[in-house]
Amino acid sequence: MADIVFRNVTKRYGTTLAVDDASFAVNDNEFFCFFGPPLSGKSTILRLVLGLEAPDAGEILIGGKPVNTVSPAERNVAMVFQNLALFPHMSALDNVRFPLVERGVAELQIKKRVADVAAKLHIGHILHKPPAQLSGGERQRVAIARALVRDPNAYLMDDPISALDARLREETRVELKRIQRELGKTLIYVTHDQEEAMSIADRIAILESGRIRQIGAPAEIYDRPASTYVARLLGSPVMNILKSVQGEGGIEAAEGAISIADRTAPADAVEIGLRPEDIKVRPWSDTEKTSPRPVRVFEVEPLGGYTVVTLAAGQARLKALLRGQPDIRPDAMVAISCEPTRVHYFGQGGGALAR
Ligand SMILES: Nc1ncnc2c1ncn2[C@@H]1O[C@H](COP(=O)(O)OP(=O)(O)OP(=O)(O)O)[C@@H](O)[C@H]1O
Repeated sequence: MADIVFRNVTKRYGTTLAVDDASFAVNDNEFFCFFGPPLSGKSTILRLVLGLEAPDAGEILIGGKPVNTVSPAERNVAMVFQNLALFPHMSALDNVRFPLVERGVAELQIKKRVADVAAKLHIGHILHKPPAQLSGGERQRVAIARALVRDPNAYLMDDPISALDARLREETRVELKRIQRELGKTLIYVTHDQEEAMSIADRIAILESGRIRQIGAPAEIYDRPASTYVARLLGSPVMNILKSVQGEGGIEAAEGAISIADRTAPADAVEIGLRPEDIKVRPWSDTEKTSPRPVRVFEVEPLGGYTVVTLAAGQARLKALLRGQPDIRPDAMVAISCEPTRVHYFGQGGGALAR
């Protein structure tokens, strides 16, 4: 059992609150991701789990046991640092064996463990090669194998693939997800990349300045962000957050370009959130009598399968994500709308409001 629990953990560096009263429970075998902007406390949380730092307040438990005073070695948690670099002068096999040789593990056990990990990562046939003769993807798998060859209680990964190019990153994250499932181990993962966090994790914790703002499954956080802060972090293009007022036909925003007839809308909403994929765009015709007002197409970005349309409603800018390559030109006038059930409401201070 390697569930990892923080109870009201605080860590300060001088006057900086790196981790501020954090409480969470990572389940055994879970792929748990910390996501947040730079300096939000992600790496400090990993160092606290590893035992490289001690909390100023609160309690850390691994497998049900308090570990505040337990040494890093006794915690038996493996850390995979950024970039997963291999030793160039060693074969892939020697690279993978290295952590066990270094720890003086018996040869028979090393052979068994390496064979086991090599089978899971599908690298048995390339182990005799030096890193220079491996493709980028193969090198990644060997590096991951070297990190996984120990048999710790849990793995921690700090932005392990951020230095790779976009294609290799996509491939590797699929590998990592599959490997974690097959190994059946707890994995705590830190990333700067919202798409990576969404695609890889069972659950995500969202951090802001050392505080945990929301914990949940990716889809749950995406569909029900607890605040405008969280809403803006996940999704690309980001959610449109617009000042809203109570109008005759319902909630209005973007200078009257959006009108939401939603009887369940909370009366204290001051902002609404619209995901770009939830905005519908249709050509405006002068004969239309009904509100809302038209908006001008500011820019069109065709991305192949999707098109991002930026809309200008007075000073407000909105982004709509449309399927395919619709016939929409810059400077055209269009009408926009959104299903009431897809609208997010936020109150003063940015907290999400229930309908
Ligand atoms: N050893 C240290 N001494 C002083 N301040 C530190 C130390 N380590 C971290 N901090 C501060 O604690 C806060 C959290 O830093 P941390 O590295 O945990 O954030 P992070 O989210 O991992 O950032 P990044 O994404 O840039 O790696 C920051 O304000 C940072 O400056």
